[in-house]
Amino acid sequence: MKCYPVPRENLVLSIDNLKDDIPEEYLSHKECYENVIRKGSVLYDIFSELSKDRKHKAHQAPSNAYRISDGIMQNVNPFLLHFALFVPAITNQATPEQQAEFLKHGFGIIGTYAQTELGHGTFLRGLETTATLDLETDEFVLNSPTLTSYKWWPGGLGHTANHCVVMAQLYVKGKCHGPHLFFVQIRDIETHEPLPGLKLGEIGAKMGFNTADNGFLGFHNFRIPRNNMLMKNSQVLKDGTYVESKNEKLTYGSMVFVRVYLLSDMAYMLARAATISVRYSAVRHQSHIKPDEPEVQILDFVIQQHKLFISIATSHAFKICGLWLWQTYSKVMEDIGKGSMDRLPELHALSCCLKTTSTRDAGWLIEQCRLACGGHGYLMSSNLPSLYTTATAAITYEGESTVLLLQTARYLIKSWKRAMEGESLPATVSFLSEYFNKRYNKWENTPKGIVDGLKLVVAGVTKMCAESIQKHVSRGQQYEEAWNSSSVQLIKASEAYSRALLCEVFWFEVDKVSSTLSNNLAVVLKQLAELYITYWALEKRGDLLVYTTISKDDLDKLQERYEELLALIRPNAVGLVDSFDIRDEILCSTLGAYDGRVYERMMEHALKSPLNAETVNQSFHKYMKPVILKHKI
Ligand SMILES: CCCCC/C=C\C/C=C\C/C=C\C/C=C\CCCC(=O)SCCNC(=O)CCNC(=O)[C@H](O)C(C)(C)COP(=O)(O)OP(=O)(O)OC[C@H]1O[C@@H](n2cnc3c(N)ncnc32)[C@H](O)[C@@H]1OP(=O)(O)O
Ligand SMILES: Cc1cc2nc3c(=O)[nH]c(=O)nc-3n(C[C@H](O)[C@H](O)[C@H](O)COP(=O)(O)OP(=O)(O)OC[C@H]3O[C@@H](n4cnc5c(N)ncnc54)[C@H](O)[C@@H]3O)c2cc1C
Repeated sequence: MKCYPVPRENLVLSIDNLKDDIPEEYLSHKECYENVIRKGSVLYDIFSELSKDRKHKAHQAPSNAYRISDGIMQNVNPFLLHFALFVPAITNQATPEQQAEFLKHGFGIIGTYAQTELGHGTFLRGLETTATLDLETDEFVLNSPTLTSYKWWPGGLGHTANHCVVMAQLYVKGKCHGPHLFFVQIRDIETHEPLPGLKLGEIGAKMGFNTADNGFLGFHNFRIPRNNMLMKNSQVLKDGTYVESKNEKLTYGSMVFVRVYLLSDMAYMLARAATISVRYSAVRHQSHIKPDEPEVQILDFVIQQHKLFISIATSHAFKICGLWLWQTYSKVMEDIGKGSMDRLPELHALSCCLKTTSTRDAGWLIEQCRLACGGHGYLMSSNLPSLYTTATAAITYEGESTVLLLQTARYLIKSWKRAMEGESLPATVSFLSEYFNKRYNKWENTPKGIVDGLKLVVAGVTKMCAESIQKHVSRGQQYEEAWNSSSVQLIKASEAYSRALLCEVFWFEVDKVSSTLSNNLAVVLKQLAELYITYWALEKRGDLLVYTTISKDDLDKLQERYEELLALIRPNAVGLVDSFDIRDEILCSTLGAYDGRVYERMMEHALKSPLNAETVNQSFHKYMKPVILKHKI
């Protein structure tokens, strides 16, 4: 076995045929895909070797290990779904024997997670793909009965994967048992040809993610062994007996894994955007502050600091909360392994709202970083446009944001009702029980005071939702209708909950570790945490005025403190993004390179445009010249 020296970054980045002669943005859709498969296969080979001595762990904590691919495949790695969902679905949903069987080829197979269909993405109970047990042959027969039942969107499905985990409606003896997962080979390992009975292809160009190879898949009487249903949670026995799962939602467990993961993922996306835009803002001189002095670094404009420092702070907030959420996830998975499902609803609710807030915030903050770089931020060579289109896809995939926030709202309303009945609540929602006692507490202009205030907003809005639902029901609506009528407020309750969680976890985790840090580091981290909390207190001042005793004077003082924090962070701003320690080869940005040679890099990159290969493009002679000459007076 070849032994690769570590660290992986040096190894990977030293491989010549992983570099592009022509920037990706100048390749065709097809060339882009072929190029990314070329590079991805080299990486796949390296990681396969490196991972040989490591068993597939059911759940790997968020790490930056797979981040090297972001530099090599600036768009998206078509093998990502293999690691992000295919393997976790098998390790999370298959029996140990099935895992041994399905994963025996290790990296010899490439998989994806095929759940979404042309007609259904959110409403999983409405999925149309069927898996019908054939008792005689001990097989399942997979079918796509309608066009809308075609699997549509799974990453890597078009041309990359040769296996997938398929979510299909399970039918046994004429009875439907709802969505279940199945291990399915879709291409021949040797020839890569689609297997008979399948229709496979790629879904076409997208706003971004164009190397993810999102595909479609239709089944026509496609047979798989009965044992290919992932049977850790529910089983179908040889005689057709269906054994129910202890909780049917365990089937949805792989989605929870990725939602939890995405918080850390967004921390990293934001770290890259912040590094690019802050470094550029330190290099770019434009305009004056004092008329009689030279043009200033645009980073000296306080409004530029206001645009950018929140991204530095948010990246840390997501990283710290991502680790906190990962610990919760690991604990709940451990409990489930011991047969206790008690905390699954709480984990689902937390992962839904935190995935939504982190992906939405990453989207608009990356866009804010781009806009803060002026025209040069609009260049593909800045890498900010690609970061934006990649990050914003996550607002939709793995659970569309509106839908997930409504799931969290379900949990908040249930928790509110339990609180009103005097029941004890999990720590993450116990503040709901204290609402009436704390509603009129004197406002404190401290990070803890703000966190308490944001929690009062959550409780107040949740109370308002519960009352709204009750009002609609009393006017004759069914509960589900009343829920729909109140959904604007329900979304607000979940958003407020997510923000309060992020502020609380960020502040208290930083506060907890600060005594273990060097004084300077503790001071700067606390400044970032306080900036984050104060920023959101000011953004949510309306809600705080309604649900807490905060005064105009308190808000004025918060605004003053916020501007003080910007000034305190300014001297460390470049150091803070340098500490994200993202190498140029992974940052892939003419504006954000460590050496600050922005203009030289921009020109070097521009000259790589195929259009600059000649001084006069052939279109002049073919098209323009005849018209110019014809109309020449
Ligand atoms: C080298 C290692 C690398 C590892 C890298 C890892 C990650 C990398 C990071 C980022 C990149 C990752 C991936 C790459 C890019 C793209 C991947 C995208 C993949 C996909 O895009 S993949 C498809 C995702 N597609 C969805 O996300 C569908 C959303 N739609 C649903 O999720 C459901 O459809 C729902 C919930 C809307 C309605 O479902 P429903 O109608 O059946 O339920 P309903 O509302 O009626 O009831 C609700 C009751 O179910 C409980 N409940 C529901 N869901 C639960 C769950 N998950 N867990 C536990 N409990 C759950 C509730 O708590 C409640 O409980 P209660 O009743 O007690 O309130
Ligand atoms: C880049 C990308 C990669 C993807 N990769 C994969 C993959 O690898 N595997 C896979 O299986 N899927 C994948 N998906 C699909 C993704 O999971 C779905 O797009 C997502 O779940 C949303 O479903 P939908 O697109 O059908 O939208 P719909 O469910 O049709 O929702 C459309 C809109 O309707 C509204 N809506 C829907 N339901 C409700 C409700 N109950 N209450 C209120 N409003 C509602 C929402 O506003 C929503 O935005 C990917 C998608 C993208 C964009």
